[in-house]
Amino acid sequence: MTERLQGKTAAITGAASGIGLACARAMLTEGAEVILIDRNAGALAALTAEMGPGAHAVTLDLLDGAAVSAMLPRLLACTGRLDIFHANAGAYVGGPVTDGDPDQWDRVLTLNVNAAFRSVHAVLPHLVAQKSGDVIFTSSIAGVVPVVWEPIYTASKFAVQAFVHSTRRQLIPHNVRMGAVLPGPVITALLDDWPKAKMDEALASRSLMEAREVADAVLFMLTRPEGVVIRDLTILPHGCDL
Ligand SMILES: NC(=O)c1ccc[n+]([C@@H]2O[C@H](COP(=O)([O-])OP(=O)(O)OC[C@H]3O[C@@H](n4cnc5c(N)ncnc54)[C@H](O)[C@@H]3O)[C@@H](O)[C@H]2O)c1
Ligand SMILES: OC[C@@H](O)[C@@H](O)[C@@H](O)CO
Repeated sequence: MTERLQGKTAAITGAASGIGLACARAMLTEGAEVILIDRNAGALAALTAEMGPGAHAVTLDLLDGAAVSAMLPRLLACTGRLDIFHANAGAYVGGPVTDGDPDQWDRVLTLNVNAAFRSVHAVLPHLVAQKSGDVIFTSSIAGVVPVVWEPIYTASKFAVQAFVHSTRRQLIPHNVRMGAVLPGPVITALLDDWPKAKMDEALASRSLMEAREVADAVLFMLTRPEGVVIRDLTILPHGCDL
């Protein structure tokens, strides 16, 4: 075991499934203590029991703005420190705008954009005060390519990219790094919301990848020398034609 994150504590939102869970496992393997944040209390309890004493659960609904704004003491209560914050949780909506449900759009936009920004706002005072830390966003290839079959999801991830590029620069004097990982399609529960025809096409063209590949990319970002930041890391299945 290389344990490149030994001594650090990482908190990850949406960590009970998919990319967040793969990142939690990867960071734990690298020696970090990991705080899994999710609204799925049952999954968190089972996962932290399986993962051992280095894994901590914080049950939180990211759509509850007051709870997100008040979460920093809950995170610090786990290990007494916070070095890495990964704003990962997100949801998906696709399809023609003409057929869309604006109430569903609101839920996706609120989680992918407002809640992600609020969660970072909640932890930044700690990272700024200690003059070190890493903030990672799980963005998407849809954050840099306007994907025709998912305008609302694309808009949410373009907003994430705008936030990362601008806030990263504000954080330079505070020695806090910020970057985004931008995956193409990953086999997770999120793709349950894809139409069957799209999934069949993706399987046929081998344009799907595993969450552990994204976790490897995130580890690469977190283990760069102190003077280097990976602002954007796009990772695609080789067959992905985007
Ligand atoms: N799967 C993909 O193809 C793909 C590709 C690029 C980017 N992403 C991004 O990766 C991130 C993670 O997605 P995933 O594919 O792992 O999805 P997932 O559905 O497997 O996991 C999402 C997790 O977020 C949690 N969650 C959802 N709403 C929540 C809330 N209100 N409060 C707390 N927790 C909540 C869920 O319980 C779940 O554990 C998202 O930001 C998504 O946009 C996914
Ligand atoms: O559909 C292309 C991407 O948007 C996708 O890989 C992912 O971000 C969620 O579907």
